[in-house]
Amino acid sequence: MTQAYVIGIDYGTDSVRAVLVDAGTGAEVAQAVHPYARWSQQRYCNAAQNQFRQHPLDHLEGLEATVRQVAQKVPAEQIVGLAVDTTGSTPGPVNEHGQSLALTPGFEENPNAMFVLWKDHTALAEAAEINQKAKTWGGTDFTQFEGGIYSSEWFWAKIMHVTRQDAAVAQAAYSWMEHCDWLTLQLTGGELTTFKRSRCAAGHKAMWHESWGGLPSEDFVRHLEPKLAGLRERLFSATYTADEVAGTLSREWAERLGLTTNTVVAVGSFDAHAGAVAGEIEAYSMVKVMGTSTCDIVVAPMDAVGTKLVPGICGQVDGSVIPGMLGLEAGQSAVGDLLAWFRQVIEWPLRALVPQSAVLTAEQQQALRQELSDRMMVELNKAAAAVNPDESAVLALDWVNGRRTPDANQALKGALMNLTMGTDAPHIFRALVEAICYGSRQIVERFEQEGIAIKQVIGLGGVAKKSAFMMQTLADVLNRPIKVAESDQAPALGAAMYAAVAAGIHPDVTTAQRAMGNGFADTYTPNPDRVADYERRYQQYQAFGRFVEQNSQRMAGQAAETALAAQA
Ligand SMILES: Nc1ncnc2c1ncn2[C@@H]1O[C@H](COP(=O)(O)OP(=O)(O)O)[C@@H](O)[C@H]1O
Ligand SMILES: O=C(CO)[C@@H](O)[C@@H](O)COP(=O)(O)O
Repeated sequence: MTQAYVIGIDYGTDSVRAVLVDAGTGAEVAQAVHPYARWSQQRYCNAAQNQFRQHPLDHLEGLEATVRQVAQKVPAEQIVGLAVDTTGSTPGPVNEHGQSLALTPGFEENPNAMFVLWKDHTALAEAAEINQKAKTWGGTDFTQFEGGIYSSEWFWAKIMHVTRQDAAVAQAAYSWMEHCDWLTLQLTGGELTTFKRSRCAAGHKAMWHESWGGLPSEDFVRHLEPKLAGLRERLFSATYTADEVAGTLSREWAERLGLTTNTVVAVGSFDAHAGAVAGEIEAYSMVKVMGTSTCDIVVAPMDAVGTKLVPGICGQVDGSVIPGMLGLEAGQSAVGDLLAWFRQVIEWPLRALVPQSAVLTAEQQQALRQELSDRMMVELNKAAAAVNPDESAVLALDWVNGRRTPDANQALKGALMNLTMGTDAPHIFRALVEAICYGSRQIVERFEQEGIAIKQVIGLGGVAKKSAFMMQTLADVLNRPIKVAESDQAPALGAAMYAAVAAGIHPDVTTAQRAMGNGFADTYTPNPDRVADYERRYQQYQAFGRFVEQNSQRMAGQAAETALAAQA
């Protein structure tokens, strides 16, 4: 057989990465990373309001830069397939040709016309409304395969919110697309009406299910928001798994990327699901894709789960990870992001005071900021690992982006307790890492309580690769060994595996995993001396969580009553 290569393109929160791999063996030939230019300046975002929007030009520029760079390593005709994975739910409004509204005249600078990033929580009220209406409207509860609680991170809540907020966007939006679908449509240049939308995205985030013929009924959608009447027809009814062919590269994109129009483009998927494939997921493994957030992906045989619904997770979908198996997703909204938030907090003097320094030149200021910023995360890991656990009782809740699972409540906030005059930055960092691990344990326990055994845990993603301290703590808290995948770009490798199946190199995803898997780099085993202490602290974390949740609900209720009284 002639040599064949595939490209996996992974759109993360901050950057896009492309990997070129041997389609037979998965050996990496080249990789390229491109941080999003506008996003890195946080344009179109307002963190205080939890508004996080991404401009499609960031994505298209990154596509061209990364793919061109890796593609030049081998002859273009040997690159037989490519696939895109993205974050999600990250939907954006499009016109009747499937073009993002932010790329059409008049909407170029309008955040509502852009992609509403997964971690945008401006749709909290709409998510609450969806949950309330799903349970009371008198028809099918369309949230049932999505853990029974719809999240403000997801498709319909975001569409409702933007539609209510922005009449011009609502009027111009012919349809809406998940980011992974939009990019795949750009690459293939197909028609919106016949385009193959992602099963993974639709099933986990858009309440798509075969049993009710696709998306929630028109009656329900209209009941949610009359302004959405008719949209369902302009969305989609069929969905496709990520091993299927979406099309071939359009002439325009073949030229822009330095490829040929014979290159097969697979159906899009989410980053975590593609990552789980590269992490060699199999029945009853949990793959933890640990980056900005964490997604916990589990697969199980369809007939073993049957009609069982797992409450409080981010959905259970036929074929969302491996076609023919049930894909289940859970996760935490802030993992790397929680640590990044803390870093931001303690770097305040670097941003605010160092530039005013009377003793350092401008060049020295810049060099100092750079040096400390580069070392900060690594040094915090080291210092936190060295903290004597008996010395610090600091306890944290990891909910700075809300709680994704178990039982989504994105309105929740993070918290710290047991601070003393002796508490320093490594103590707090250690408490944040522990909180992430306790949150993870709650998720594992939820699966097991609901009859989905977790037989092994696999970690991958930036945090799993960079923080040995986090991974050891996780092994101790879960009291289970954790294998860490070798690949530094696991979601991109998983997308490449999907592309290889779509291009006909491998017959199915499981065969592609076996042939193209890069294996595992490390295994963290639980330290028996730490397990009992973490067990005790886990109980404290849970009690702290219950306290904060109950009190934040009580305070929100009081605030609502005060607002009503003021209006009266
Ligand atoms: N040494 C480290 N220890 C823990 N977390 C880290 C470290 N270095 C970077 N991170 C976190 O990794 C996250 C990025 O992970 P990555 O998998 O690369 O990104 P993405 O979420 O875009 O897929 C950031 O949130 C950052 O805070
Ligand atoms: O929620 C999903 C997928 O369902 C992720 O796309 C989302 O958490 C973002 O992932 P990253 O943290 O950027 O890796």
